[in-house]
Amino acid sequence: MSKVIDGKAVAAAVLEECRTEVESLKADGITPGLAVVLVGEDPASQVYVGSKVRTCGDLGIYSRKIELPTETTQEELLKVVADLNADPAIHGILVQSPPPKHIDEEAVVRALDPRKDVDGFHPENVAKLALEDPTGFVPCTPAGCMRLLKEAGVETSGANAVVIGRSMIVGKPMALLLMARGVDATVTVAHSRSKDLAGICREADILVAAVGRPEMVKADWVKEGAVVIDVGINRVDDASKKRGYRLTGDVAYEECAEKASAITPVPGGVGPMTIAMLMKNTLQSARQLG
Ligand SMILES: NC(=O)C1=CN([C@@H]2O[C@H](COP(=O)(O)OP(=O)(O)OC[C@H]3O[C@@H](n4cnc5c(N)ncnc54)[C@H](OP(=O)(O)O)[C@@H]3O)[C@@H](O)[C@H]2O)C=CC1
Ligand SMILES: Nc1nc(=O)c2c([nH]1)NC[C@@H]1CN(c3ccc(C(=O)N[C@@H](CCC(=O)O)C(=O)O)cc3)C=[N+]21
Repeated sequence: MSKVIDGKAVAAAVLEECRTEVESLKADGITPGLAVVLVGEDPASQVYVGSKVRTCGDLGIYSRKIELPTETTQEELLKVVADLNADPAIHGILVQSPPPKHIDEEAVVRALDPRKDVDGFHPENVAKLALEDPTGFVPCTPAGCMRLLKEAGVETSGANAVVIGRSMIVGKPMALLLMARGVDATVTVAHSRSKDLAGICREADILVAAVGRPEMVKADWVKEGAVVIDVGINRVDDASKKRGYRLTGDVAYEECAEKASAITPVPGGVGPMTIAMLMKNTLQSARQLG
């Protein structure tokens, strides 16, 4: 029997911590500010950007939504970033991923002031994560996964952790966080070239799926009593739904829940944590920049 790890509830608790910190910053004369830049019209991105801006409003964080047309040039986008870098009202800058194909995302990330890079994607923050330097920003999704493990009381020290996926946004930083001193898991990172993925996963005490393939992880990949964190957010066609699709994770939830000791649902698992950790990072930036 497994315990559902309620990401919505943990995210709400993180947001309450944020509310207190916003008040404390304001008492010190600092109003934290987040800029969210969206290039193009990807409908999923519009949903996420909307909920980030809404959450800022709820907490009293100043937010600026910058929506740019698909045909925006690299040069124009870099100018927007440079202006935000120089703007003292803005402590955090997020450029929603993925941008249109003609944009060089890596160049845009490098153009961010690393002190305002609340996604934690700039090379300076990647290095700080590897160095375990707490002045850097930890990418929001893996930071949210770590918080979920903590709240669920999961023992990480000496645990076998398997991360499926090696992206710079989720898989790789997740692996670094799990192997960090004080967390002390033994980490295996699997990806599309891994042999015997099912066998690798069966060794996991903690299994993190960040792939982007609906319900890829099956019950017979999960060790009895393992903790399963499902990062995947996949839209699958579903004519019975008003929107015409439903959200599903990378894990076949029902069957895996039978074997896991704890598991995150989709929606309501890692997704809400990503937004909550973004707020936390924005407040960290406001505190550091003053
Ligand atoms: N909940 C949240 O807040 C967030 C959710 N997501 C979701 O998480 C998922 C992963 O996102 P992201 O990391 O950005 O995705 P990427 O596409 O950047 O990375 C996917 C990773 O999965 C690996 N992979 C692909 N197919 C297989 C396979 N058949 N077997 C094993 N590994 C495979 C890839 O391997 P290789 O490197 O070899 O190509 C790659 O490392 C998506 O569903 C995304 O929507 C993402 C960000 C935030
Ligand atoms: N620069 C950048 N930073 C990001 O952090 C970033 C990004 N680009 N690009 C896309 C991914 C994805 N992502 C999610 C955020 C919230 C939910 C979320 O709130 N999900 C809800 C459901 C939302 C819905 O109904 O669609 C849930 O899982 O319960 C999901 C996914 C952030 N990302």
